[in-house]
Amino acid sequence: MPRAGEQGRWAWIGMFMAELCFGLYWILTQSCRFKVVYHYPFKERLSYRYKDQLPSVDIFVCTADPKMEPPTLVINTIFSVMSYNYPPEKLSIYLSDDGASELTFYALLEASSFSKHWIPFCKKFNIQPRSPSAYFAQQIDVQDITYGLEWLAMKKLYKEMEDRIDSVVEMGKIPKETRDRHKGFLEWNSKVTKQDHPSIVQIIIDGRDKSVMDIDGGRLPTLVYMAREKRPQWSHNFKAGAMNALIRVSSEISNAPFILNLDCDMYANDADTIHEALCFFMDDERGHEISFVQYPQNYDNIMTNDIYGCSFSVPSNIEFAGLDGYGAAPYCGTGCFHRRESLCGKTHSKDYKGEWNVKAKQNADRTIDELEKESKVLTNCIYEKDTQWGNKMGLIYGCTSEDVVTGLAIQCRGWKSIHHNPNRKAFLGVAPTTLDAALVQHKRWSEGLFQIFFSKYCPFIYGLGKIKLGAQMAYSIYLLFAPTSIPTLYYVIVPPLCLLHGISLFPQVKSLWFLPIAYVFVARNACGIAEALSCGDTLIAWWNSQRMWVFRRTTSYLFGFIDVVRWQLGLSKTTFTITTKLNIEDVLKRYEQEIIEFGSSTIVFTIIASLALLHLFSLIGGITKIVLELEFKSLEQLILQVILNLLLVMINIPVYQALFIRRDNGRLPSSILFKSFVLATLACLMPII
Ligand SMILES: O=c1ccn([C@@H]2O[C@H](COP(=O)(O)OP(=O)(O)O[C@H]3O[C@H](CO)[C@@H](O)[C@H](O)[C@H]3O)[C@@H](O)[C@H]2O)c(=O)[nH]1
Ligand SMILES: [Mn+2]
Repeated sequence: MPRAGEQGRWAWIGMFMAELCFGLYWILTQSCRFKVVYHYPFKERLSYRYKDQLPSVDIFVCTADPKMEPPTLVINTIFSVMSYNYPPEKLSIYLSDDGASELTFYALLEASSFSKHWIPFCKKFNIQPRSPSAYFAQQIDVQDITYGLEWLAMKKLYKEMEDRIDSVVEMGKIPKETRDRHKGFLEWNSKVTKQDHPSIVQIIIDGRDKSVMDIDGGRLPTLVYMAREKRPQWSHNFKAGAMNALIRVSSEISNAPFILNLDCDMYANDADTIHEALCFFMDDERGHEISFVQYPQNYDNIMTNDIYGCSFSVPSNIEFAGLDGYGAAPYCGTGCFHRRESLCGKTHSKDYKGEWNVKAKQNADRTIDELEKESKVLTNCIYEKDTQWGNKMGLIYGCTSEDVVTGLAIQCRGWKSIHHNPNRKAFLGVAPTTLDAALVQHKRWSEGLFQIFFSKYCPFIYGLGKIKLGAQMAYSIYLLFAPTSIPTLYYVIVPPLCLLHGISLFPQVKSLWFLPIAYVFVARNACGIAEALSCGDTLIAWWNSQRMWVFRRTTSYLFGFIDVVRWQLGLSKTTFTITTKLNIEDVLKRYEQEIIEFGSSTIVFTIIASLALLHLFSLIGGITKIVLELEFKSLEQLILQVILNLLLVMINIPVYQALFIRRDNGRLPSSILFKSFVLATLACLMPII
């Protein structure tokens, strides 16, 4: 430690604080590695045992914007869940459309017709996956001639439907002849905008009606379209609001005891998942205390080396399984089966037996019109006024990570949850394909999660005595993503600057203190690599994830942190930026080649580029200084800083390429080069105290 008055004393003290933060944070990360639990349900046995006693299941799909979430994507998710291997009369599928778009409604109508062909086809040949676009995208080897013929016919039928939808979406409005075909379009006769419209509920397929059949005479699942009322003066609470409206509408129509919740891009990849999830709820010993079964978020568009670190394989394979060990697997918003009662606010009590076999609502005597009319009332803005919805009932409002806070609240009411990660992935979604989208998504997450830490739901306070200490700690790993940005920023700025000025911050090679720091560095990274490899990542994917951690912590988490502080001071309101699921061809091509997409000139990229240049300048400057002044003694003192700086420069190689070499549209624009050059130079001139 530099003595009082010596240059670099305060820099050293700052480093010490940053390292202290990392150390404490590391302790938190250990909490979910003590009791990792994996489950192996025997799903085939469920039907043997319960035969026709299986409970009904409601499936909720949320969509919010026909541009960012194309209607064909949405209906592919719908097809995949309509064709689950589960008695169709026990399934009800609800689509919530926060975009209130007649295009999405139209696509759903088309889907209801096509499903009459698709469902029997899936079941007849037992195909997987049951999202048509994913299914037709895979190579198949047809030996059976009837299968081959039907495959061709089905593909043609699907393509025709897709073309019809795409052309309507392109036109942006529904042709008159189509509008006349279904009464549902009347809902769009008055002025309907995304932010301002009355409730819309349309039962497109009524599963109670035995005369509605697929082409092979099989029953069909209920299919419902819902767009809750929106008014500019009422806050709609984003996805949480949509989910709560879905809970109420479904309780009116089918009221199944179990609910599967999906984002519109997450198609079901395994046709037997319902059986599997029910095994947990219907287990004789533990079933009655289980509130939800969460499947990890997996994506079908991740490339081998996962450039944006989206696969999150270590958290979903190890950390969440570790939280499961405490009975506190987190709810992640999609791919999750809920018990309706616990989601609606019930507290778990010792004598609760788990009443899953209550007969679901039959509604035999009510017409579709009556059901629609009554459901609409439930989705009006005014309905939730002065109720516990968004607080003690349903999903919790006021936070963009509504999922995590809701899961935590459920666990604090005495329920347990399961994290289940089967070999065949249960759900596959669309991961962001540009750096900007990936960072914006993490900004929303880190912000929402940090809000929870600051609210009354802080796990250490709210969870005190209700969930295990280990679970409280493990939750905090994620809730504290945002503040980790501060020590990280310090660590990537100050040591390089000190190297440039020839100030030593780390122990010398000969010093005994060199050993612990070298040990921590090697051991920490070796563990990280071992965990990543054991979860199926490649070595390059691990390296890419290190880069993404640096990018996220210096940009997304920093902005998340700042916004939570502003929110605490009452200076800002929370917003939910939807992740786009649409891909431009040019961008997609680069994504497939694993080239990072920068492309725009936002402040995020200015920060990334400035830091990268700062690292480059410091490394070059620092080494020049060591060599020119021929002070090899100083090399001994500075070696750790040289290594750290070298690692940072290596991590930033794609940034230099995007600044200086690349010529495609995904490179960093020259305005960014200029700004970051000025900023990095200014930083280098800053005096170190
Ligand atoms: O006002 C809104 C905003 C979003 N959504 C839906 O919410 C889902 C998730 O949105 P997305 O933009 O895809 O965000 P992701 O970051 O991919 O979502 C993850 O993180 C969210 C919390 O930040 C969770 O709600 C999600 O379930 C989880 O998958 C999508 O189906 C949207 O259609 C709505 O229904 N209404
Ligand atoms: Mn998503």
